[in-house]
Amino acid sequence: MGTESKLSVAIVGASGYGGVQLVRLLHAHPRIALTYLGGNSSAGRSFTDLYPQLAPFVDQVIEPIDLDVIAERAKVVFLALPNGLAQGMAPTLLEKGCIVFDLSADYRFRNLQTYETWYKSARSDHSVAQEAVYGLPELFRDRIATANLIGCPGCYPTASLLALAPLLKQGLIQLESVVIDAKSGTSGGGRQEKLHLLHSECDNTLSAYGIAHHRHTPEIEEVASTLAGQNVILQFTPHLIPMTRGILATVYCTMRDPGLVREDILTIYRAFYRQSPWVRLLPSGIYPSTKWAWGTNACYLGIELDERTGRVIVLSAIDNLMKGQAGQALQALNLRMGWDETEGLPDLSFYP
Ligand SMILES: NC(=O)C1=CN([C@@H]2O[C@H](COP(=O)(O)OP(=O)(O)OC[C@H]3O[C@@H](n4cnc5c(N)ncnc54)[C@H](OP(=O)(O)O)[C@@H]3O)[C@@H](O)[C@H]2O)C=CC1
Ligand SMILES: CC(=O)N[C@@H](CCC(=O)OP(=O)(O)O)C(=O)O
Repeated sequence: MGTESKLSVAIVGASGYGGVQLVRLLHAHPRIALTYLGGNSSAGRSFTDLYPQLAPFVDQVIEPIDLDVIAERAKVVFLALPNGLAQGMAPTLLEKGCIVFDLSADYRFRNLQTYETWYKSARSDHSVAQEAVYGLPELFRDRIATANLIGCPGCYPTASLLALAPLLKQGLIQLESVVIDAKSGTSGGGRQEKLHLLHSECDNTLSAYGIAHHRHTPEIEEVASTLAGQNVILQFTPHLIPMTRGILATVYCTMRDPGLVREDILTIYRAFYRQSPWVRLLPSGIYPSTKWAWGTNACYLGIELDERTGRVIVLSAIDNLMKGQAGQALQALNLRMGWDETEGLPDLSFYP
């Protein structure tokens, strides 16, 4: 396919972890031409100054963020920026005819009051935010296919919601019983310097954070409530674990019907995800490892039923930078453009 017939795409925040994953994926995508890479403190530097390993493939300079230039050069824009910045850019980009995929939390909430409370900042883009679609393809395929503003989910919500969705949709669990215990690698905190992410601070230790107030709680609750058709309030505890990539979410819920057996639940999951190439359901007695998902867009789900306690336990493993961020955003772009949802996305991890 010649460059002129390819889809022109811009990445804003190309220097960050999400940005570099997108560069890697989009550069190799047969239908896409990368026409703009934007950054803040990195503007003016060559992309391969920051990521020399990509030197044979990417020969572009990171440019200052200029919305006019972006809209002139690109039909599709990925915003991979810290929370709070996309809301100042997306309305203008949409007005100029771009399709916007935001990787931050700005366009993930239907109820903006929830965003304002949890992110402690006021919003002035209410009508634009109402147009946004939650970019989790397995749950909102049809809506993503026609949307111009896609709020891509956070990494913890992706792992948690894929684990929970069939149970919520089929009304199988007691809604007040949901507990999510999740562990993330350090790249989940981004590339910007942070004291607690220094090797000497976080190596050889496992610690929980954000207990009872992590900002992904209301994001998971809002989507879970949509799926269940009633209000869901749940417990979510994230942990930082000393590995670079990966999330393992272990989700516990009490079944409504004590008569169901594990094979019944597996059958329900198989039916729910039958058209979802990125969800890999594991057979009875097999539980996922984050390494299996490493570098891929896959979500591995392992399902167990504890007949003694009446709880179903779902283990969900993803790569936080792939299915939890850049890979998922590309999956959503594939859907939006009517392409195969797997196009340009790595399928198998290099583990071991
Ligand atoms: N890391 C993860 O696992 C996940 C992250 N996310 C979300 O994706 C988004 C990007 O995250 P991630 O890639 O990890 O972040 P990084 O910290 O790695 O990168 C941030 C990017 O934003 C740019 N930036 C920072 N401050 C500004 C500013 N004031 N104005 C303009 N650009 C700025 C940086 O540019 P420069 O370097 O040039 O200063 C850099 O390109 C965030 O909203 C994050 O919450 C979502 C899911 C998973
Ligand atoms: C390990 C680590 O620090 N992880 C991040 C999650 C990153 C993410 O997905 O958050 P957004 O909603 O901001 O996009 C955190 O807990 O803040």
